[in-house]
Amino acid sequence: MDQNQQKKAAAEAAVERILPLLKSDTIIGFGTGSTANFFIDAMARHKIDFDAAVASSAATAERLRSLHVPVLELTSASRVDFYVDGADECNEHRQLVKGGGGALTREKIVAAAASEFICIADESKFVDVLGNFPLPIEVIPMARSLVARKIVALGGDPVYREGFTTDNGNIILDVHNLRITDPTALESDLNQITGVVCNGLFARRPADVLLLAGAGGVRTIS
Ligand SMILES: O=C[C@H](O)[C@H](O)[C@H](O)COP(=O)(O)O
Repeated sequence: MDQNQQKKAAAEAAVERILPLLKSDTIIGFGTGSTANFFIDAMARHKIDFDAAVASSAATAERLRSLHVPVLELTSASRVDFYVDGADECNEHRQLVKGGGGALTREKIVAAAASEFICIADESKFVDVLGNFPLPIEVIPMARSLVARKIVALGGDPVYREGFTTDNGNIILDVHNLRITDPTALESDLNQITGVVCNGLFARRPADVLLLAGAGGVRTIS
């Protein structure tokens, strides 16, 4: 299986996992990125019936609407039963690095609201220690230099994501060369920097279930 086939297999495994649990009033949160798109397409292909979707980005909302899936604003959703999303990196503790597509803040909000967060990934995303993938940090534009200096002091190497604006109107700094030995502590430390909106570490609220697709099939880590 190549990487795309693995992403598709993980997405299909998520469909199989939630299918028996779906009710007519189920609300599903949909993530952002190529793996999440395979999940959206699989849900549409199987014509699976549920109440409504909550989207973690404008791009995902548009894809869902194009497939005639009703999309709710999170403010109008009484709850989110399942949230299914990909990751840029994951470890055996189901802690993640996310935000390669710049959607980290809304993804973290929907994940926080969800009763069950299912992460779907191909095996190239699985690491012993998080941090090979540059850690995305969403920053209020006027705080860009201030935040960059604070990150350098923490040992990171921030790179401004040229020409990119988040759905919230902010910028992204991608932080290289961080060896993340304590993801929970670093997630909190980064949140303390004035001007940081959100960072791409999902450690304080890890995924509940990781569906990891590899050559031999899909492994469930929960
Ligand atoms: O902002 C983007 C998200 O965090 C994605 O879930 C992440 O970048 C993984 O994307 P992909 O499934 O395309 O590898």
